[in-house]
Amino acid sequence: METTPAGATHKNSYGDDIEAVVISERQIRDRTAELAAAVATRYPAAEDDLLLIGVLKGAMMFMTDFARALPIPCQMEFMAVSSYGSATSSSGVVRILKDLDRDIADRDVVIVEDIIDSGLTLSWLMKNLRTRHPRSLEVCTLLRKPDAVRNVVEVADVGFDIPNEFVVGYGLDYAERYRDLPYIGRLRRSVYQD
Ligand SMILES: O=P(O)(O)OC[C@H]1O[C@H](OP(=O)(O)OP(=O)(O)O)[C@H](O)[C@@H]1O
Ligand code: HPA
Ligand SMILES: [Mg+2]
Repeated sequence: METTPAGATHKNSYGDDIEAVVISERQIRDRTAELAAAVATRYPAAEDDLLLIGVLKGAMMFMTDFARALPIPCQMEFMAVSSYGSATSSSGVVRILKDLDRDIADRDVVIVEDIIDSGLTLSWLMKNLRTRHPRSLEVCTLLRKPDAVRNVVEVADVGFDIPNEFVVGYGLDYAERYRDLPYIGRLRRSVYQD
């Protein structure tokens, strides 16, 4: 993984809040293409377009890049859920802020996530979506942290396994900031600890 200090060329008003680049723009782009190709091979003769469900807000950047890289037709739906608020650890309570606009019964569905950390959001979401009877349901996540194994078993595709550090950028926030960074960076501890 790259450890280049970030902030020199992008978003200088974030100052030195970002300690290091954990995953660069180029690594994200290359891996997204690999993930999209891998997912597409599992739906060679699908009757309907694949249905991607992006989990807002964190997955917004990955969802749009992933959909563009996917070599088969797909449709996009979004759900907004939140369990972190402005904390750096999960509250454990998942709230739906925006539900799907349509029925997913009998559809091949791929949940597109930015990160699986404790795994609580995803295990809750999988249970919730299964009650709506999709034909198939799988998960593609850009990032995964080690704690995820305690709560989630069925993840089909993972972009990067990363250490247990709080990261931001490329959709991921701390207190709603840093989502606009084009790479994943490690947030300086002094930004979120006294
Ligand atoms: O595996 P977990 O510990 O549950 O954490 C992962 C979830 O937490 C983040 O969402 P958050 O609740 O911060 O909402 P956001 O996407 O709007 O930032 C992230 O986007 C994932 O959805
Ligand atoms: O490391 C993280 N960064 C930002 N949001 C998150 N949500 C879960 N883990 C993280
Ligand atoms: Mg968040």
